[in-house]
Amino acid sequence: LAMAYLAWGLAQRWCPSSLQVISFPVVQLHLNRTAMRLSQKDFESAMNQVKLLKKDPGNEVKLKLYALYKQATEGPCNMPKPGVFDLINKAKWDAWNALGSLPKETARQNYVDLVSSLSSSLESSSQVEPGTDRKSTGYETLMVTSEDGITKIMLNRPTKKNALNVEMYHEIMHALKAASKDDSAITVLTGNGDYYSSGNDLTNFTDIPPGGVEEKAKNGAILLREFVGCFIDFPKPLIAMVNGPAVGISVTLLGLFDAVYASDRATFHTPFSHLGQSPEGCSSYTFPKIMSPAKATEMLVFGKKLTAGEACAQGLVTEVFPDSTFQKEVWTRLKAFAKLPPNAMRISKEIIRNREKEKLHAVNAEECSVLQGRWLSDECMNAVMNFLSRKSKL
Ligand SMILES: CCCCC/C=C/CC(=O)SCCNC(=O)CCNC(=O)[C@H](O)C(C)(C)COP(=O)(O)OP(=O)(O)OC[C@H]1O[C@@H](n2cnc3c(N)ncnc32)[C@H](O)[C@@H]1OP(=O)(O)O
Repeated sequence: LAMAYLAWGLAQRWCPSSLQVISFPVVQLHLNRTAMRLSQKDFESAMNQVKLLKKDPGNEVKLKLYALYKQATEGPCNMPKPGVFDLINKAKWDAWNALGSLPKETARQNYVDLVSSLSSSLESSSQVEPGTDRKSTGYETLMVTSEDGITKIMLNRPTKKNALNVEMYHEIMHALKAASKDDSAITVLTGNGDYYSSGNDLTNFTDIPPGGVEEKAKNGAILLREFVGCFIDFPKPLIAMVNGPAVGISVTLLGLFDAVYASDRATFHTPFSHLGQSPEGCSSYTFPKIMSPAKATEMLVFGKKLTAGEACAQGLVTEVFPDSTFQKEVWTRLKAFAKLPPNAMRISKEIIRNREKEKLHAVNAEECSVLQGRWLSDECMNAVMNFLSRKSKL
């Protein structure tokens, strides 16, 4: 045990000969829009943060940290490949070499992101409540927990039916990025309270910046594109537990999940025309493929609300459970899934998703650009005003 601690301590100081390794990951990292903005100071502070971790994050994560650190400071792997029997150095070399020509700035950003996800999930600081060492605090609109190989992201504005305000969009993106790098095998999104989510928070439209409604619409489209992009690119199996009614963007995104389990209390409603808006979440592409163009039109154009049974019959939902046994049955199933070899699941998802990724990003960009225009239309503004002045509800 003393040796293990010594090794971990040395690993924190990035001494190449100290890392104890039993397995290694194939690390997949891609260019992050914010990479260029990352300062050397953030990177150094992340290095210091690693030293504060009280728990050993495991060899896989340490290898990732090692590889990112080397890439960020020295660039692509420049060491001769160690011999097959030099297991530790070979694993480290493999991890570093797997980063290929990843730019130094991106490696720095990924290092910082990884440390930040570890800090929130591994009781690194005083943020963590006693007895809940796997609970990630610091979110205003979410509850994020990780146990039994499952990271659960729970929308947590039950009094607002889990409507997605701007803060929640940002927090979901943060939680997904952290989940993509933590040691869980699968990730689950669900809602707290009686709703899964009532979709976009319509008060998002009220806070007008100095540049006016045009600037508001432009910023909204940028945020939406980045948000949906996180779902397109999410690398692990992503499962929705739809605990109650779902509206708008919380429905359209389901086409980007790998499985959707629903309570029989759930309904699925995309009233875009009623709101003077148009489809997002790649649903203009995924829904016709999933359920046929005519059925997709009924939902996306005419705003037909589906029951859980109907959504299942049309392929949007994987399986429906009685509300009384929904939580128990689905969690039992998810815990079994989470025991499957995580790398195999990732790779299988990747091979399915990769064929569609480029198309999905193009659809996302187009949908956001069309919506940017819709948000400035009288039809949309009237619908939002009607809801906010309590004149209408779905
Ligand atoms: C960055 C921008 C990206 C934009 C992406 C675009 C996405 C498109 C969409 O998502 S479209 C869908 C938009 N959603 C709606 O139109 C739903 C509006 N809400 C309702 O119609 C009803 O609230 C309800 C049917 C969901 C629930 O009705 P119920 O009577 O059961 O409950 P209340 O209305 O009393 O709701 C409780 C409080 O919650 C507030 N609330 C609920 N949903 C929203 C919402 N989407 N936006 C803002 N606020 C919402 C509601 O106002 C109540 O608040 P109060 O207690 O302060 O009165």
